[in-house]
Amino acid sequence: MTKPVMTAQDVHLFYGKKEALKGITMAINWHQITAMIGPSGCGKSTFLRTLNRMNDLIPEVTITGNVSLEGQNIYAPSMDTVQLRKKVGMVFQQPNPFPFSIYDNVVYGLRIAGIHDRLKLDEAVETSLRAAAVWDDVKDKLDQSALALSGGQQQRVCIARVIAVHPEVILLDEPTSALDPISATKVENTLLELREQYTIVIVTHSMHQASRISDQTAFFYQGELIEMDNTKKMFMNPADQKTEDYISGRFG
Ligand SMILES: Nc1ncnc2c1ncn2[C@@H]1O[C@H](COP(=O)(O)OP(=O)(O)OP(=O)(O)O)[C@@H](O)[C@H]1O
Repeated sequence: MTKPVMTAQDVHLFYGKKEALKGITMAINWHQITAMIGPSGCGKSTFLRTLNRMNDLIPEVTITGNVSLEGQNIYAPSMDTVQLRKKVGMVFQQPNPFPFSIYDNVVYGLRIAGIHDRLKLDEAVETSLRAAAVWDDVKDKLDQSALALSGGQQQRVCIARVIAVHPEVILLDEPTSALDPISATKVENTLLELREQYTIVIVTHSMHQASRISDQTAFFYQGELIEMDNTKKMFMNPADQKTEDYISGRFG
């Protein structure tokens, strides 16, 4: 049975005077992959960032409405954003490993949380890298720089870094668009495996990717959520003409 882990209700977001999100209401289901699609500039990344308050870091942003994680309003003044971003982790378009060893990348968040026990860290490194399906690639060179890995391996190490702090939700903003097709497929396969344990939200420009890996798809257009549905249903029988035009490649 599906149940929402996160909900957004009537979320409006302004960059200065420009309204980039025009009243988004959405439920993100537990242990599903939710894909967000839509033409460039329609607000996908902006909405993704509202889910872990990354927009707070951008000056002149105003947000109204409600976003909750397991029933808790994440915009409540009492919300600790560091804790929130651990629970709702993020992976970006460009792999962004720190200029440290692979090992130190993965345990970064744990060390910040005060965990220094070598056995615990070793265990977390192996578990997280295995979950991110990159253990076999890197197990013999954990002390080497993460920057020396291929783009796809770096991206999976970044996913491992997020997993290491046990998030509930993983947000990914076009995580494969900077990768070659083989690396992209590996990352997609990793996400399919991670769905067993995590709730995943992914922004993608690839219809193929959305239809291959996601359970539900949300179509954004000009700051509005036009429709959201079971992915198979939406791709086979979209309710709105704009969705149909976009997924059939008539614009975008
Ligand atoms: N930091 C910012 N300051 C001002 N305006 C912004 C900022 N970030 C995004 N915008 C504007 O908000 C709108 C939505 O942008 P957003 O990046 O969320 O769209 P997107 O659908 O993710 O686009 P893309 O697919 O090209 O990444 C666009 O008009 C964009 O120019």
